[in-house]
Amino acid sequence: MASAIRAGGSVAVFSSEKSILRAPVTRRMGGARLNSSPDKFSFMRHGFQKVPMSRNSGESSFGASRRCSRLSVFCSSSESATNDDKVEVVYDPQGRYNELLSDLRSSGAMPQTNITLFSPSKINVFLRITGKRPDGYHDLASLFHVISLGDIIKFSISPSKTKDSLTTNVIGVPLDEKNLIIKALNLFREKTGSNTYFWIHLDKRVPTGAGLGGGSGNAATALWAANQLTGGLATEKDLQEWSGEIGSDIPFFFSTGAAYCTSRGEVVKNIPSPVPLSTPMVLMKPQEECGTADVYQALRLEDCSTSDPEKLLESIMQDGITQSACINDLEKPAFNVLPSLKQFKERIAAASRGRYQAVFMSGSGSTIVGVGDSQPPEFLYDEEQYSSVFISEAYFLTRRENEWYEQPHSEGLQT
Ligand SMILES: C[C@](O)(CO)[C@H](O)COP(=O)(O)OP(=O)(O)OC[C@H]1O[C@@H](n2ccc(N)nc2=O)[C@H](O)[C@@H]1O
Ligand SMILES: Nc1ncnc2c1ncn2[C@@H]1O[C@H](COP(=O)(O)OP(=O)(O)OP(=O)(O)O)[C@@H](O)[C@H]1O
Repeated sequence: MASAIRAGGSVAVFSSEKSILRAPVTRRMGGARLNSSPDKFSFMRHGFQKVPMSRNSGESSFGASRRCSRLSVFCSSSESATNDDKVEVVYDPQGRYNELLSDLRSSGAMPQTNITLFSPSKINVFLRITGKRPDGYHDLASLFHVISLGDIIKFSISPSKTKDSLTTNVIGVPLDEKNLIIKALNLFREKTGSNTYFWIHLDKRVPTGAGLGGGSGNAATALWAANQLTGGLATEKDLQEWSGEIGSDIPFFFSTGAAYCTSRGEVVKNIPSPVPLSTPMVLMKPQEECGTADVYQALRLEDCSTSDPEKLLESIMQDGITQSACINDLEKPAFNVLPSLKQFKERIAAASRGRYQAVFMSGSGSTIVGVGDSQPPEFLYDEEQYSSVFISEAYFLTRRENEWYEQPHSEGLQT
């Protein structure tokens, strides 16, 4: 059980793990005398707001908040050394600890050494491929939207001056320089001259090879974290520009959540979210993955749609998400790479007519998205062959400028 004591000009917060924080407080107080008789104390309850340090013992207002977070014990004894004597007994140690930590960080007295961030994924509401470029990449025009399915990543500053250390909860994700998180941290050091290395734990929830940009979201989150933990060496714009060097989907995550992206994906234009954020959707991904490079390689430009992407955007901004606007030019090549995916999508669309506003593949697959309902069609539960399908409900997500994406309260349902 953690507790905090404010005494002798410093604040100490203790936990079962040892003393975890000690730092000067702005107003000096006399030593606390815990052995005085109880009638010489007055007990004051306070709400979550900061408690003013009354110079006159017992004069503080009696804040009758039901959300009581701590109990202050004021020493009113004439035996006490000064009239400032005060011991603070904390009922909400974690909340109090966070409050003290935040005060110390903002005062610059204690640099931040770790950060835990939500690393979201994305869907492409439509994805038009408009040409092949001399550098081998393809030009695209796509409405990207961040969604609520995401990983959790903890970053801590490591004492090492030579390497980052990455751990994860899943098998199969590379832990070396092939991992986009390590690539992002190397890029950050190269661009800023920083020599800070990190311990990283990746709690993976977004399936890989899903067309949900899970790895790209991780890379963007790593750049954000490295910048936070090194005191803000770069601007958000810098991070966005640099990130395009290690992946086409990464710059999008520095948008505010909804963007119209062009070129190979790295030209990002923020747009207001075209649909209510609470619009439900369900993500359904068969066990088989689609390799992005393989799908692009299988693409035939002559098979692509001729719809003007700006018109698709306009239509979605006006009328919301409709089946006819959700065109993905990578569906055909993905179905060639993974023939079972075509049947999977067609069965979902047929079984749930009327339930979803639109059913489409995200990115290069293999996730099929149903927008308009958070439930998958029943056959995915009933039939043995679909027992390993990843199913998750999701919502659209945005972020405020200068803040990273926050983990939504409603967690995805996974099988
Ligand atoms: C399918 C999408 O997810 C849609 O958002 C993206 O276009 C893929 O972006 P990404 O995974 O960040 O892809 P990158 O890591 O940059 O590239 C992987 C491979 O995909 C192909 N690629 C990617 C993006 C692009 N605009 N044209 C391409 O042809 C290239 O062969 C490249 O070698
Ligand atoms: N941090 C990471 N998380 C997951 N996979 C990673 C990561 N870094 C590198 N990879 C590699 O990238 C591959 C693709 O993973 P990712 O989750 O980005 O797929 P995706 O959803 O198809 O991405 P995209 O939509 O950008 O094409 C994985 O198979 C894995 O080998």
